[in-house]
Amino acid sequence: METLEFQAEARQLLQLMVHSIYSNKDIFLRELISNASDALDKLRLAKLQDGLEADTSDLHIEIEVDAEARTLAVRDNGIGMTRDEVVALIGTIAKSGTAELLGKLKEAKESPELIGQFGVGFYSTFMVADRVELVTRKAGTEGHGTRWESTGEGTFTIDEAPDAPIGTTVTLHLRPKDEDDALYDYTDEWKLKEIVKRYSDFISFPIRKRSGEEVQTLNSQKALWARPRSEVTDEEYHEFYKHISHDWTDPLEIINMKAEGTFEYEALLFIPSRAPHDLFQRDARRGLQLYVKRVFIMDDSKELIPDYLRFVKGVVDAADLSLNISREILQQDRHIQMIRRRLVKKVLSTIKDLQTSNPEKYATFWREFGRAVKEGLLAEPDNHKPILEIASFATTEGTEPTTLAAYVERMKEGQEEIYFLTGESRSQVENSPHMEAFRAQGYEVLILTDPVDEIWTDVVPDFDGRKLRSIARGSVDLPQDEEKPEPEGDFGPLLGFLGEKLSEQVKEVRLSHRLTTSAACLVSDADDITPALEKMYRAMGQEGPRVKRILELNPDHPLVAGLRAAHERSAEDTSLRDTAELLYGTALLAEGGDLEDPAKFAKLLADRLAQTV
Ligand SMILES: Nc1ncnc2c1ncn2[C@@H]1O[C@H](COP(=O)(O)OP(=O)(O)OP(=O)(O)O)[C@@H](O)[C@H]1O
Repeated sequence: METLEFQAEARQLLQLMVHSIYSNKDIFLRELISNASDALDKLRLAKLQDGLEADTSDLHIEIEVDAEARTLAVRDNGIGMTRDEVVALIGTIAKSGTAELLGKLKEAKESPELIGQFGVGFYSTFMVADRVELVTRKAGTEGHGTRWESTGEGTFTIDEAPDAPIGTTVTLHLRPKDEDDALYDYTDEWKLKEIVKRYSDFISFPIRKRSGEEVQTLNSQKALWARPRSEVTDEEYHEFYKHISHDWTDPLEIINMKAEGTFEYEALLFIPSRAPHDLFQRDARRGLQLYVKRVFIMDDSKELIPDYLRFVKGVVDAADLSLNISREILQQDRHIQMIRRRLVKKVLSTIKDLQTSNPEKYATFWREFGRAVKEGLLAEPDNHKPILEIASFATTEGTEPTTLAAYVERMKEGQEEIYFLTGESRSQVENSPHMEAFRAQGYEVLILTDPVDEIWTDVVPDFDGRKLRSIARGSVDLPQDEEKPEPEGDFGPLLGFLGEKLSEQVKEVRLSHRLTTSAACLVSDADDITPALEKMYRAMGQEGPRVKRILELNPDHPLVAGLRAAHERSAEDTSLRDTAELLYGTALLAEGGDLEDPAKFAKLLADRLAQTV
């Protein structure tokens, strides 16, 4: 027998379980049954697809209790595990983001449901047991099986189990009943029936309970997606969702689909109510479960749902696919592509309906998943419209996000385009000099601060025929500008002078229509990429030529007016050149940009300040 240590993260998670912070302890059984059901699926598939020799004639899960010894065992005749698999799968947590999540869990004593985001699986047994044994033998292996045992306190033992049958048995040595602590008597028949009915009724294998000679099946095994919606309770849907998603929180929305005709399929999809912690991690699990005529074929079928809707969970049951279908074939299958298009359409239209039927749910949805959904604007040009219709954006009008349709409703008379400004934060965008004239004249501007906003705004030209217009690009002709008087004095020579002095930094210097209080700002040419996008490309290793921008001056500002006068008096004045540099640097800083040579700028500024004290 060997004694081994749990990996550090696993140890911490076990600690949380042993001192159980989660009040709903009943779910340990759901987790065990879920694992057993997965193991049965795996065995069936190994036989079907890889030709493993195994007896799959009576795949089932069995629960056995001994009230006197206070033990509860959950047994399956599924795939089982080798010794090394037991050590690797049960002794460690291989999920990304574990350490980070554990940190959050510790802080959030008040919100134990956070743990649900993580899915503690097997470890949840330590909420109700002070000792857990697992005996397993892998299908298709010769020789003995493996016995694993632990009290959940730092170490576990591993031993040989000579006569273990194929499959896995997990035996819990139950803690004493303590109903004040939501710790029930899990040897009680009614309690077990209630839990199985509530959480695991839809499991497609029989869950049997054995007491002495008597054996009864506790679950109906009915595929939820095949039952009419009116016959299924929300609670049943929710438990099914938790089974397939490993989330512990109820979903936000349930979507049923059924297609008949040449290609039949049924789908049951869920939109979670919270983004998983790994929504933006590339290696996170995604995709839907694929069934063929009620038979589970594979998890995580990415082919069924595009990446930008990766948070959608659920099942697709297609009638006409081969049971042997492989991932490679899936990728090219015409029917699968058709299903995928229909699912996308349905998910997008469901969210659109929420906007009017349940604005609160819609707001939750967008807050949690909006950032991911916007990636769809890059991936699916055909779906620009439906995606933009369900999007909302922060705006200069109030603190609540707005849809584009609502923005268009509010547009001022004469306004043709939808104005937006991208940046790193709301305050940076709101205080940007580009905003000045728009604010002064009461134009609403959308505030876009997600990194993906920089990219999609570059490729999506309009919404419903209204051009999407960055107020930091191109020239601005606000409808009311015509009334503005021409600036006094001739700025031509000054603009020419500055253009020459700053030719390294900018491609043009011109007068501005967008400034009211700042002296200067930088804008991009309508066809050029923005500095933020340039920076992003560079971060991804794509070097391109630096794109020069345009310096715009506010002729009404005393600094600019003074500069014009000084230039008129003496065009040779060397300090004018420094002022030009300062003007450019300040404009760059005001929009949150990075100075190329901060030390030089600081020196110029200090010298200039020294002259004023
Ligand atoms: N009854 C079982 N038969 C075979 N393998 C099992 C069994 N129970 C657990 N395992 C293996 O151990 C792994 C870890 O199980 P655990 O319950 O901790 O997490 P999980 O089911 O992978 O995910 P989650 O934590 O989200 O529930 C499983 O992925 C599976 O490979």
